[in-house]
Amino acid sequence: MTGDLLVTFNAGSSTIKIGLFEAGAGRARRIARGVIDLRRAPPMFRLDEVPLPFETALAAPAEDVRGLLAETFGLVGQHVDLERVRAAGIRVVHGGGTFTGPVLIDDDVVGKLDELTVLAPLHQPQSLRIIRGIRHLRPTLPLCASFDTAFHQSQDDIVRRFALPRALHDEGIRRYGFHGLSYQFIAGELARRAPETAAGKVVVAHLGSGASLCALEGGVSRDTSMGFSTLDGIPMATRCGALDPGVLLHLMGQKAMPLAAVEDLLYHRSGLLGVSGISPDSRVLLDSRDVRAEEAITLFCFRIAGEIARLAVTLGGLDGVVFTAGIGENQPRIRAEVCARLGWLGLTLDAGANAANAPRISTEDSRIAAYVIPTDEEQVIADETLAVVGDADRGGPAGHGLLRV
Ligand SMILES: Nc1ncnc2c1ncn2[C@@H]1O[C@H](COP(=O)(O)OP(=O)(O)O)[C@@H](O)[C@H]1O
Ligand SMILES: CC(=O)OP(=O)(O)O
Ligand SMILES: [Mg+2]
Repeated sequence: MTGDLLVTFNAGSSTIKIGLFEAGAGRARRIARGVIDLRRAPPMFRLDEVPLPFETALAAPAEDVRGLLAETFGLVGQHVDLERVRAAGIRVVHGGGTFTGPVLIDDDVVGKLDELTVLAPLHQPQSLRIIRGIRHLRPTLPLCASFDTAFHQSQDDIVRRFALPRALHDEGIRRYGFHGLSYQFIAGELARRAPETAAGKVVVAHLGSGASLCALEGGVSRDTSMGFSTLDGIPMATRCGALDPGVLLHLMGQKAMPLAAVEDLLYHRSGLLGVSGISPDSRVLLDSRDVRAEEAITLFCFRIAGEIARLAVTLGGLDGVVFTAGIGENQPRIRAEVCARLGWLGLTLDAGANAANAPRISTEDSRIAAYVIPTDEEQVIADETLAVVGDADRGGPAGHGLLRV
């Protein structure tokens, strides 16, 4: 290796999270945490976990990703010698049936990622803008892609199948699942913190702006709530979650709604925002006395608990539940309401531990253990980038992810 630093990019629906890591032996070690917040105007950049954390406005508008990256590189470069950066890694939400693990990005990979944009219209274009921006700013820097979908390769065919004609399944219309980098991180953390539970049947609830659940057996994905797209499963900040397809037929047929308007409705105007009519942010809703805010939160919790019960059927039992991401890590009231609905399954919450966001939030005698574990998708990206670049250095294949179409 010529440099000893790695930089990671995690493009979510409203932020670009940036990680700086030292490339140690085997595992990358985080040395800084940055976030570009695109919800603010002008976009704001914040750098934390450095000796002098700071926040500053960026001049480039949210749409100008290349400009935002150039400014951010300049700001980070004042704190860290960016000549030390050996490689970059980026989260890509959809790998389709093409990418089953991390890969080094070249023109061919960019082309294949572009083709998958139709499957993740909210996320894939932003990842591609970042990829093109980095390749423009640092043309010789090795850049790796880590996929949200890859972790779910272990699921049975029956779990991934829709009850549609076989030809559609064969052309790729099937359940993929997302948030895999987060689930991979949680599986590793749970194995360290509670190895007995981790060896058993566990449901992880990744509750952020995008939200999904994953059924793990011995740390391996068996089922998940998101399917073909990032709309499926439980309601989210602005996405609807699972919906009777007859509603779509009605909207587009009887109400003659154009496709773009339906897409905007389902991705941007539904979920917590749609039901409450107030905000997509759970903090605002939990602080509100408006009955519509309460109804949105109740529906969110009801659907999460229902999905946990469904995933317990896939697993044939349930030993543990893990809450993670913005809401899962920080919202005791939502965890309490979900767990209360699972009481009959044998989950008893420790109210004090839950209020304190403690690592274990179930009582000693609860049959099902419940945990709060902060996720770190960037750590997984950094570790995968290190592995891919290390393989390439040794003259091996640049990533092991491009297996089949
Ligand atoms: N410190 C916090 N306290 C309470 N809620 C939080 C906190 N941080 C984030 N959240 C909630 O988490 C959600 C965003 O989660 P996050 O994982 O940051 O989303 P994403 O990465 O998908 O944009 C918001 O609804 C917000 O209400
Ligand atoms: C897959 C997905 O929904 O991602 P995010 O939560 O980052 O929006
Ligand atoms: Mg996220």
